[in-house]
Amino acid sequence: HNLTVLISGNGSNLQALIDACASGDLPNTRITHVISNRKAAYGLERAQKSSIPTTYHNLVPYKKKHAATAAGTQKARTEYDADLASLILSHTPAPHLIVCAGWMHILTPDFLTPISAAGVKVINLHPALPGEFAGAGAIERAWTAGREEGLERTGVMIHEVIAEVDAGEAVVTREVELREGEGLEELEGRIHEVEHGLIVEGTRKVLEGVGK
Ligand SMILES: N[C@@H]1O[C@H](COP(=O)(O)O)[C@@H](O)[C@H]1O
Repeated sequence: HNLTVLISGNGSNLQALIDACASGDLPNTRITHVISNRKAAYGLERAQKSSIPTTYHNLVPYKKKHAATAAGTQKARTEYDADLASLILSHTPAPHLIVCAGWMHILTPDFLTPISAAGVKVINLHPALPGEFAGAGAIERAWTAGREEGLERTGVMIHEVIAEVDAGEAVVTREVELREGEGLEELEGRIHEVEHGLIVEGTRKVLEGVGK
């Protein structure tokens, strides 16, 4: 199976996938393309160190192109997303699955429609449980709810990507308890540990269903 991985930052979850492909934890699977929307993403270096082709897909030229037009931002995102879909599908070998691993850009139907028409699934890693803390800053919001509202646990999920942010059907989930007096950085560390295992488990589960 071929994976395309979308990233925006450090890439520790991408690294977990790279290591799982190498160890056989993800059997018969290889990452054939890594795409970032941020040039400085360290994840791009991780991919290059593993000889994986990389692409930096920059939104700025799209924004500049449409800056003078009404709804320019919307037009820019529409074109950006449509081009992202075609650069993924025109890459050889084509992917069986797209994994969003710390990808911080909301994917619109301009991306999702051509991708699903090509029969390719898209999954995303999100550091919260289904229906909770959708969007950015999920770990910190759960930490604050633990301190202020007595929330006892948060979690991590791998879910299918639909147009509504962090709302697609969950593939795998894992609860993470909130500990009294724990600092935010400690909680982030524990959540990242869980993420690195769950992204491999979720990817494996979806790939087991691919081609059946
Ligand atoms: N969306 C969130 O961004 C972080 C990315 O980490 P990394 O994989 O780039 O290290 C992860 O915590 C992920 O859940």
